[in-house]
Amino acid sequence: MARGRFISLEGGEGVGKSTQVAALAAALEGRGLKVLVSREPGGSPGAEAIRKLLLEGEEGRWSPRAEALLFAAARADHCEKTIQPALAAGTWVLTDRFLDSSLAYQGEAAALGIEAVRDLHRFGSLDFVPDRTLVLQLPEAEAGARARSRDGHAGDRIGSRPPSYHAAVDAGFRAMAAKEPNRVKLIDASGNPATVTARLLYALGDLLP
Ligand SMILES: Nc1ncnc2c1ncn2[C@@H]1O[C@H](COP(=O)(O)OP(=O)(O)OP(=O)(O)O)[C@@H](O)[C@H]1O
Ligand SMILES: Cc1cn([C@H]2C[C@H](O)[C@@H](COP(=O)(O)O)O2)c(=O)[nH]c1=O
Repeated sequence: MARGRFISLEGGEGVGKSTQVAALAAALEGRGLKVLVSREPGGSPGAEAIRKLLLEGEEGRWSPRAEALLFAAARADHCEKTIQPALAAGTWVLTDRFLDSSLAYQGEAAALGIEAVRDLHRFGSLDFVPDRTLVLQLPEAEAGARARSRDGHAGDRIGSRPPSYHAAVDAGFRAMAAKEPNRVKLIDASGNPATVTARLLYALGDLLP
């Protein structure tokens, strides 16, 4: 049996990742593939427990280093318990966020450094990376309007950080795409959902059976 493919969707707050993970899963299933949808932080019982620790409570609840370690611990559990068994069974795994979120949010925006965060990933998850990472890109004003239409003004502990933090996150994602152009593709997330899904499928063209 052929191993499944591992695809991550990434991007800033409200760009449409959750919407597109669901749409892409439906499109891939329509092509006869078995697909598992997951998310980070989360995706396994242990990692979902860590998600609550990370996203709830006061902004100063965790230092930047403690926060990066918690994301890395959640990811290690997600990889071992959920992603790797599914891939081995021939299932494609689509995850709403993965390593590149830590590189952009903790490595770049929280200034811990890309290499420090990558070191945590080497230790926690043996440097396991997606076959393809699709980064949804949308002007900040449009993404903010989409997020507000969904949440009002109630963002989570990290989503509520200032615009300068989220601008640095965006720069971090762009840096990842420049550094690893075969794995990380920037995708225009403007337009209606079906148009965006078509762009994602195009960017997966070489991986599809
Ligand atoms: N292409 C689109 N055009 C217009 N609205 C959209 C589009 N895609 C998603 N939305 C809407 O924008 C809002 C945010 O979308 P979604 O939850 O998928 O984003 P997200 O990137 O997963 O957000 P977050 O990172 O904050 O969890 C939702 O209300 C969704 O219905
Ligand atoms: C995986 C991951 C996530 N984050 C941040 C990004 C968001 O603000 C939240 C997750 O919320 P979502 O609505 O599920 O997108 O967590 C992060 O800072 N670092 C990470 O590695």
